[in-house]
Amino acid sequence: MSLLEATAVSFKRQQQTLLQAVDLELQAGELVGLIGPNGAGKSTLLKILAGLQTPNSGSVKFQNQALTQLPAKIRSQKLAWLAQGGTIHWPLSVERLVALGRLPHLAAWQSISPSDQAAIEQALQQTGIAHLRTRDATTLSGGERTRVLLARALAAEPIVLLADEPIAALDPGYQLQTLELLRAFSQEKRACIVVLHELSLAARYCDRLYLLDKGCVVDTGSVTKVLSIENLKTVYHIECEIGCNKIPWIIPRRYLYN
Ligand SMILES: Nc1ncnc2c1ncn2[C@@H]1O[C@H](COP(=O)(O)OP(=O)(O)OP(=O)(O)O)[C@@H](O)[C@H]1O
Repeated sequence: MSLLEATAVSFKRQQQTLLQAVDLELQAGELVGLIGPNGAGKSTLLKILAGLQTPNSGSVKFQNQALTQLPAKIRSQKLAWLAQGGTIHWPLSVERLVALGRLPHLAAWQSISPSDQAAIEQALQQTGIAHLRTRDATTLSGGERTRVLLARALAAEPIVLLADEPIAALDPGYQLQTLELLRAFSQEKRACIVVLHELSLAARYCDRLYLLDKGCVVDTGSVTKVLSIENLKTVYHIECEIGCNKIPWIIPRRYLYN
């Protein structure tokens, strides 16, 4: 079942074309990776898919319904967006911050129900931050903050998770744990699009990839198709070694413009 579908999405800002005729589809049960060099347009695309920015042309549909037709409350129940390098401005406890993920499900002044509390607790446990629940969220380390913000997104129990570089600030252990978590999330009726720069991990965890460069999808399909030596040379200007020893690996050997 198609959960999210972008068709011919283009986006301009101050005469600069940031996205050009992007087509993307996300099926239920998929963990799809969005990769590409800095400035390719990945975050811009994710915000458009989340309904936070409106494309100049093209359309985005969630479960076959135009995203623009979906009431904001329903949209925020169904789609969770995890910002790149998210910041925390308010001195809330970690638990209260994660609880904000339930807001789309609550009516005005409605307090948290046992099922809301269960979702919050599950998110705290899944992301390994339960021990931080009473901490002031503004005092967290970069990696802890990342996991707290992921927990807030998961607490919303969305159908689609749009995660922008969720492992960039994490140590190798939490990188694996987080990608396992995203894979477990992307089962049955749910799905996730994840922006990654860690190509070996993208190859290992993603079902399919979209490779974006200069606002265009330059390749899409299986990880072995997209993560080719030629593609990596063209978009990242690197010479790579690619292999697989039970798990796939990609070693960037040389930056070709030096
Ligand atoms: N508010 C803005 N005003 C002007 N230009 C912007 C704005 N937001 C993004 N851009 C530009 O749009 C292009 C795409 O940005 P975007 O953040 O989508 O890239 P990205 O692929 O996510 O990059 P990265 O891997 O570095 O996070 C970049 O050239 C960026 O400088």
